Amino acid sequence: MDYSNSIYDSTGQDNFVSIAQASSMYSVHLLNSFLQQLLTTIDLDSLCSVYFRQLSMALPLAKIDLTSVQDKLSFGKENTSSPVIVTLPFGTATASTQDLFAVYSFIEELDRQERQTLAHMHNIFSQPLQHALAFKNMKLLMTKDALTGLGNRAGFDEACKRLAGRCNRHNDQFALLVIDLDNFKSVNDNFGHQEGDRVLQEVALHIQQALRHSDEAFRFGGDEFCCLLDCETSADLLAIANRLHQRVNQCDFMQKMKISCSIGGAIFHPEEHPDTVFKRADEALYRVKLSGKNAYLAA
Ligand SMILES: Nc1nc2c(ncn2[C@@H]2O[C@H](COP(=O)(O)OP(=O)(O)OP(=O)(O)O)[C@@H](O)[C@H]2O)c(=O)[nH]1
Repeated sequence: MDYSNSIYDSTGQDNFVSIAQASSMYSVHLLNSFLQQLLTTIDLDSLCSVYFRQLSMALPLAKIDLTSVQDKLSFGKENTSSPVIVTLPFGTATASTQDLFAVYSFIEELDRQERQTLAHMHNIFSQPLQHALAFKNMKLLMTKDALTGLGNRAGFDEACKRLAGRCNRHNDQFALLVIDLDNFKSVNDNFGHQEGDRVLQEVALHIQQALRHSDEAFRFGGDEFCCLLDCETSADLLAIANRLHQRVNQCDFMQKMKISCSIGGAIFHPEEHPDTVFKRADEALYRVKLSGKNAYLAA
């Protein structure tokens, strides 16, 4: 059976067609190589969504005998006239893959052979998909700060590059704040390293809570944090910086430990290199430190 005829491209995107072609080869080995190639060229997030979209488009590929597989499948009828949506657990039933589903839409029931075909397709797809997920998790760990759960320096670099690219394409702007605790060393010295860690975690939490959903916070290392903000004017940036400054400084633990924070900010200039906008914000922070700490300055 040539599955490439059964799968069609509803998105009009080339990668969708490629997967359809790969699945038509119907070989684990080929699909694996295909996925490896895919991993090096596209973002993993879009890989998963391509998968789901592609599988959900596999309408004529197989149908399911809903009554006989009801125990294993979760499905729901939106209404009698619309297709039945079936979700099939993907991969082996390990904790990490339990919540993975391929989604199919069917109007009629499947016969036995068609069900087998569908199960077979799942076997083919499950292993590469698990590899892709393992890779995705690993990538996530590499960009996450273990102490605070915020993105780390690598995560920041990646996000900043992505944002700069998007802003250049759409002629938009974004802003960046670099936040550094003042005299943090004294916390470690006076209260111990563990308490120092707790302060960093609390500060991360307060920064995150002070930001909007579209903004992102990172821990750069040590007692330095950084925020990528959806913000275009220096007046808005000043307002956000003041809000953050107040929020962090007014925490009980900050007052108890007699520490504060300094903030430097910069607005991204179109066509500017992502490293340069960070450098400008960091220089502004440096000027705050030189002029007595505990304040905000823009580049
Ligand atoms: N508890 C804890 N301390 C850390 C961690 N990473 C770095 N530090 C400490 O953070 C301190 C940073 O010191 P400095 O860069 O001099 O910062 P500071 O004391 O805030 O000085 P100013 O920035 O000039 O006000 C050092 O004592 C580091 O040992 C961490 O993960 N946990």
